[in-house]
Amino acid sequence: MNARLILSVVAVVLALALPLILPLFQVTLLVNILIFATVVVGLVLLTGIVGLTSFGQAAFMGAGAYTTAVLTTQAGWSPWLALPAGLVVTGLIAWVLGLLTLRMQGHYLPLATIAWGMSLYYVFGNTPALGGFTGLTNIPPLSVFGLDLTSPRAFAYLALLALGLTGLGAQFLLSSRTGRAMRALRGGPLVAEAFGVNSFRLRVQVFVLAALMAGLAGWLYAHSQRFVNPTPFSLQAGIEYLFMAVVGGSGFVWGALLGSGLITGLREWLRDVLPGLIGAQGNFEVIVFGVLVILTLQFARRGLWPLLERVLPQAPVRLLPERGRLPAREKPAPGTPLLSVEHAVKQFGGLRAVNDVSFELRAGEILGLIGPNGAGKSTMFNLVTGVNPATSGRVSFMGRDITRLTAGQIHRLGLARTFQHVHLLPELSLLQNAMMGGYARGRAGMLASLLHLERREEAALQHEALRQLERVGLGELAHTLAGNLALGQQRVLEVARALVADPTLLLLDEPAAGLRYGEKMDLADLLRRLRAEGVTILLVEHDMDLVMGLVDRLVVMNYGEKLAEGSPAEIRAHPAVREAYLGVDVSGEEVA
Ligand SMILES: Nc1ncnc2c1ncn2[C@@H]1O[C@H](COP(=O)(O)OP(=O)(O)OP(=O)(O)O)[C@@H](O)[C@H]1O
Repeated sequence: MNARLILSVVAVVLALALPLILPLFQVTLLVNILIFATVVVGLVLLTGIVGLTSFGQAAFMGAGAYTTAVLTTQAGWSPWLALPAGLVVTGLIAWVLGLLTLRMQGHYLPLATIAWGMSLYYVFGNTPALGGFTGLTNIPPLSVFGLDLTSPRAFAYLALLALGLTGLGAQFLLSSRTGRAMRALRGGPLVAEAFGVNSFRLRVQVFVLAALMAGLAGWLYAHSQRFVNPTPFSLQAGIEYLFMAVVGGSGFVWGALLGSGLITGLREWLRDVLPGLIGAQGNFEVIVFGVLVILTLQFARRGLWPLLERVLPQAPVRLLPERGRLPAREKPAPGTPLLSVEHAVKQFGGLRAVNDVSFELRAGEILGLIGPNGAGKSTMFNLVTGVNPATSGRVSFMGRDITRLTAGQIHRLGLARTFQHVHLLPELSLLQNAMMGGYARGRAGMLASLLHLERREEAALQHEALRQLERVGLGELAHTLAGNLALGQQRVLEVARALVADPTLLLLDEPAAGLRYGEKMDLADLLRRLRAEGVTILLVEHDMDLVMGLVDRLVVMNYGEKLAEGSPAEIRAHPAVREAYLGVDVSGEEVA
């Protein structure tokens, strides 16, 4: 048994003992902490992991609470039947709101969550059937095997179970293929989609999941209080849940419990002491919360849980036993035409960034796409990878027209890429980063991940990622955090991540940018080795040192047009190319 596991067992035993040993008043507080933490676990997934800030989680909690309140008091339903009904209602509201708002970027989405958070609050308060602002009373207690959970001590066990299952499910999810995709979404959809993730669908799924967790908390809240009114589901409550997430550590599942415990406990204590200190009645605790959040953001930006993690023993890293490999792609024979660009044009307003460019790439070769700054290389890269579709012309891959396909669809056909500006998940290990590359080779969805039923596939992904890390020379560092790597190694890690996708074609976007001479030479060696192993590579590069000694053929672009095409020797001798490089001889010497 490792120390972390022992500690977890001790924590669980302590949690189970607390409802019995604490005074009754504190048990009631504990129940609230557990219920609020269940809402915050959803916020951790939504805001901390995926990066979607929501002020509206309290409103979803209200949807769950009011559904059970209405069904149990007015329709005579059993609370246990009202729970799935409440989850369906909450899930449907979230799904519709998600479809309407989750395409928004930047600050528009948080604004939208404020808008519907307020709307739902007023729906609760202004609907006579929901009791208006007075609310609904006489909600029946929950009963288990004929035993009424009227005492907070008994209820605490149910709240513990709900939070335990929610937290465990969230942890399982985060250690899965879907969880890695969620983390990749944080920086925007570019990386996730490049590896085949449908980013909008995943955002909607996480949004609904977080709402369901709030709906479950609402059901518990309604039956613990035995009455509901709109106040606990207001925008202010939604903001307090965000405070809890931020203070506890919005990127950490158990930070939800820490944040909920601190804010809820502090609120009770401050409500007792502040009026006495200040000599007046009022919600002074909210001012203290504001200061607390500002201090947290200033001194512990990732919240308090990571500070705790530093002193806690870490779980040992262990690989799952491999029970079968991921399906592999059949590769075309060397020399087969793989990628063909025909008369591609990309127009940005009045500017033709790519103007009637055609070239072909065959299996087994390294083709370099070079050109001075602003020549249109990145734009061409985006046309091929589906990030930006061509205005006219045609791009085909393995005989299929991919001109109008999305980045994810093109990736699934066998094209994997790296990024000009490294896009890794620094807080994850090299192994987990590399596993992201295999997203499209897996199938397990969100439900299987929540229930931990995808371990066989996860094991296959782990071992494939390890093989690719070893292939590029990073095997020894597999369990190091990616954020600790030097830039050269980070670029190599991106190559490994792309290789985990088992690509037919590897596209590298300026892989030598920012590297030292030695790192560039190592990278060139690696790419030569990969070519010898049959990997086809399209290299968009600026750096002549790297390109000339490495590629089989070159396409040179200038001002959006194709200037020349040929072997490195032919390109070196090409007068127009020499001129385009502004007096710098492409052999590396200064032109007299
Ligand atoms: N989204 C865009 N909107 C408008 N103009 C753009 C856009 N993207 C690129 N351009 C313009 O298209 C031209 C080609 O740019 P591109 O980034 O493709 O060149 P590049 O060869 O990759 O240059 P570099 O080596 O500096 O990255 C430039 O003039 C650039 O300003």
